[in-house]
Amino acid sequence: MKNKFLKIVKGKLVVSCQALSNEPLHSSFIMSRMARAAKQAGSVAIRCNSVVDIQAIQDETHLPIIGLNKVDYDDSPVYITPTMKEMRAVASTGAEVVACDVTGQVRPHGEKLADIVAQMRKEFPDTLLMADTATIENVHEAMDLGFDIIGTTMHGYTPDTEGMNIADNDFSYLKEVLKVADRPVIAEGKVDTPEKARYCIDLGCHAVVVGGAITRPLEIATKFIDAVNA
Ligand SMILES: CC(=O)N[C@H](C=O)[C@@H](O)[C@H](O)[C@H](O)COP(=O)(O)O
Repeated sequence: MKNKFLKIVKGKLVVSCQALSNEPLHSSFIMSRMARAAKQAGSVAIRCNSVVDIQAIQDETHLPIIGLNKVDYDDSPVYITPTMKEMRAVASTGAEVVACDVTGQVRPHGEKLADIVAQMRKEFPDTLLMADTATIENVHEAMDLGFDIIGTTMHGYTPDTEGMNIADNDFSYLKEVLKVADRPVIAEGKVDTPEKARYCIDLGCHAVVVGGAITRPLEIATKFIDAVNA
């Protein structure tokens, strides 16, 4: 079966529905309801974390999935689908896309990204791979490794990029990514208004992912509280 994900999401918004164990909404049931709301609003795909959440969201929405599995290891700062074990688990759900960290940082047990990509191509030839990158160097590495989709997910979340925001200087970083990338770019990370989401598409992104601004009520409420209390 041909993977139609890229066709379905072209020019569209993808809602990320994620809540880790330390977040108030941590629950596959709640994430599936978040995804139901996103679908009702018109989201054409869902990005989500962990096998159980993916399965709950697939059952609820039947939408295409960008799946990932966040796991912390002692010997590496990489946590988004860091090893072959998590890659395989996510792909086994039937998620159309598997996303993983491509930030040039050392992976758990010294696993090599090139080996992981090669193994994934062998075991799951129809599954698309999305690179969660932080820098232009990472974008080049992702392309060299043959990733299908470039995401800006980790920009602002690595030691090199700490404090940076995709919207800085009229989205200058995203514009640079679009200039160097020879394959679909998905804008993701701190896209927190409808206007910014639209702008990402206007700049030429294949799609845009919005998470916290839609699905993390603690984050949303804190912004209101801070504004009122200021
Ligand atoms: C850095 C990291 O771990 N990002 C994660 C990646 O899946 C999620 O926690 C984010 O919510 C997602 O990228 C969407 O971004 P935002 O919630 O800012 O719209």
